[in-house]
Amino acid sequence: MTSLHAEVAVRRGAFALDVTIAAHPGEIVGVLGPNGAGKSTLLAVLAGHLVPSAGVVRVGERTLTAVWDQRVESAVRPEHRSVGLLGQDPLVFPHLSARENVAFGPRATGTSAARARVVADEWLAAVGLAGLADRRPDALSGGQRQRVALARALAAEPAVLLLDEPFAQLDVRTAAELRELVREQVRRTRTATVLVTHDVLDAVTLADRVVVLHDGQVVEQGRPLDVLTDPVHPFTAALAGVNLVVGTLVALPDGSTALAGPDGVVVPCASQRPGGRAQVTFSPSAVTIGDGWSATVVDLEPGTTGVRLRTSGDVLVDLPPAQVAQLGLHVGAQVRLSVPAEHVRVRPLT
Ligand SMILES: Nc1ncnc2c1ncn2[C@@H]1O[C@H](COP(=O)(O)OP(=O)(O)OP(=O)(O)O)[C@@H](O)[C@H]1O
Repeated sequence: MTSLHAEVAVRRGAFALDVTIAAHPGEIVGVLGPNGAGKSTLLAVLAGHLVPSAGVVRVGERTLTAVWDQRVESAVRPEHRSVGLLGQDPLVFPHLSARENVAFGPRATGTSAARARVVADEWLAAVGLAGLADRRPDALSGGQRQRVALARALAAEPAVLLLDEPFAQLDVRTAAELRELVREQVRRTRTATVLVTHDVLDAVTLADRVVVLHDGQVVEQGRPLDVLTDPVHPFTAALAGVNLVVGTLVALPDGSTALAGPDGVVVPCASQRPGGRAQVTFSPSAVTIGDGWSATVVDLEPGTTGVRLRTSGDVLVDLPPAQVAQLGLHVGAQVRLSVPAEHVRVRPLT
């Protein structure tokens, strides 16, 4: 039962990563971010595949990586770090049975063949593959192979588990089952876990905490619920399916304050004074159609509750299909939009 603590700086040409991350025993920390944010670079440092420009990686009392003033003081090799990895493609040996694959870790640390077999069978039962121990990977489904890979990673009793989009190749149902299994096993074994993902479902169903990376920097972090209901960064807002508009606080003729955003977007900011800049967030389902600012429909797509419109100013609007039909909405249509003040979260920008 050990914690992970890492402070990592990497310089790769123009790209700079500066991240501090920690995971407690049994905790799953989700790392989210757009392409190129630095997620894989961070994982590579934690796994020991990349020596950072500066920083430290500690697991419990052990220092796995330490680089200061361009001196590498410690760089434990990947196979000696006690760090397990589960990626998109199951890491399994094709020529070994499921049992032999899972027994590999215990065998490598000196466990007898007989004992490693028992441990492997226990793990295969824990991941729901009790009857399939003798099968080779090519006689298993993708989801089953990923279960073998999970059992294999955990049978080695790693201090830290790194998950790199482990459900990305699986169908929706299998992914949901695997998420549940990962959560259960991480909790049971109290393994500190870092989960890199693009998928908001992973964040909300698995992560205890999320860290959002952008351009190599942590732009926000916290409990998934908090981060996704009140996102600070446009990437997180898009992930959460929430509108985020940045603009200037202005006085309206009726004396109230509103945020004036790009493309004529006007959003009420009741509690604010005019002057200065702010950002507002609001749900696409909170936007009403009929009066307010003038916008153009840019595209329409099926939404989770009806039809989702993207409008000029990058504002998303969710409407029931009947309303879309009634109003005859189409790409290029002009609409008037408004958001009731009570649905708007305002964050002044300094
Ligand atoms: N071997 C390398 N040499 C130089 N630069 C690299 C190397 N690998 C990645 N980079 C750069 O480092 C930055 C971060 O890349 P990284 O792969 O860590 O991002 P990511 O968040 O994992 O992206 P994705 O979601 O697309 O996998 C990018 O600008 C990338 O071009």
